Amino acid sequence: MAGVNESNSDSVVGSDVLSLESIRESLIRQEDTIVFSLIERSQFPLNALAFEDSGNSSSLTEFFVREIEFLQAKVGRYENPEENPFFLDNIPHPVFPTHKYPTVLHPKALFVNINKRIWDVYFKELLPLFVKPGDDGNYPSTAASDLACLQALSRRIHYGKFVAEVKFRDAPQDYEPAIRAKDTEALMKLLTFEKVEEMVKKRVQKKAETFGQEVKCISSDSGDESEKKYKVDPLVVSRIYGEWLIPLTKLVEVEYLLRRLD
Ligand SMILES: C=C(O[C@@H]1C=C(C(=O)O)C=C[C@H]1O)C(=O)O
Repeated sequence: MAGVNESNSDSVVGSDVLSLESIRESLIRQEDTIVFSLIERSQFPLNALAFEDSGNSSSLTEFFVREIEFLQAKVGRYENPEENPFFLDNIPHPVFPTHKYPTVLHPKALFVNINKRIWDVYFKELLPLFVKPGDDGNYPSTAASDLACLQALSRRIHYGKFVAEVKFRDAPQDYEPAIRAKDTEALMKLLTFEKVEEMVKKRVQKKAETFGQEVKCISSDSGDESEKKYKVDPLVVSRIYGEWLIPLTKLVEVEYLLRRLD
């Protein structure tokens, strides 16, 4: 994969120098994907029957995600350390020769995976905030939209591993004592930048306003701000970041750091 300066890719994995700045640029780019994926999903109602557990058999959505992940693993998706599967305990080998991704992450901390938590949070807490209640039976399209959201959210949240690696490399003397003491509170304090978080929340609100406004082809009238309609409430997007995505990213950072000296 090309480095961040050589292409439009939002990946940092291939870049020679890993910096907090380049990682943050990637996170900013990923906001576009996330906001768009939420907007796409919001065209369908909740459609809970597609994803609710029906006793011992898996839901349509779970079946769909498992099958797609299996296929994507075969074309090498999970060779990329930015990608983390939801269900694969045994990831099938890629069928084609794969790119050799440079080793950036610490091998013993590389496998942090909180997708189980992300799955539960997404279906139980996030979805009801930005889709209408109800059921239109359109389960296959809904499941495809859910997968797009889940993969975008998971990628963003697990980027915490790269963030943590860079922060550790920049100041090992600060992090090592807290890691050895398994002091999660101290780690959380060290890795938190409140100003950056505030900026992220404001920016995603703006992106949701921009990407999700109803575009009408009417004369030159620029429209009354108060009449603007949005596909997904921009404040909800900001809240999703502030209450879930940022805290989960920081959780991944802490989980990674706790294993960084193993
Ligand atoms: C990801 C980072 O770590 C923390 C998490 C942030 C986020 O999830 O957006 C922002 C700032 C930090 O508090 C970072 O420093 O960029």
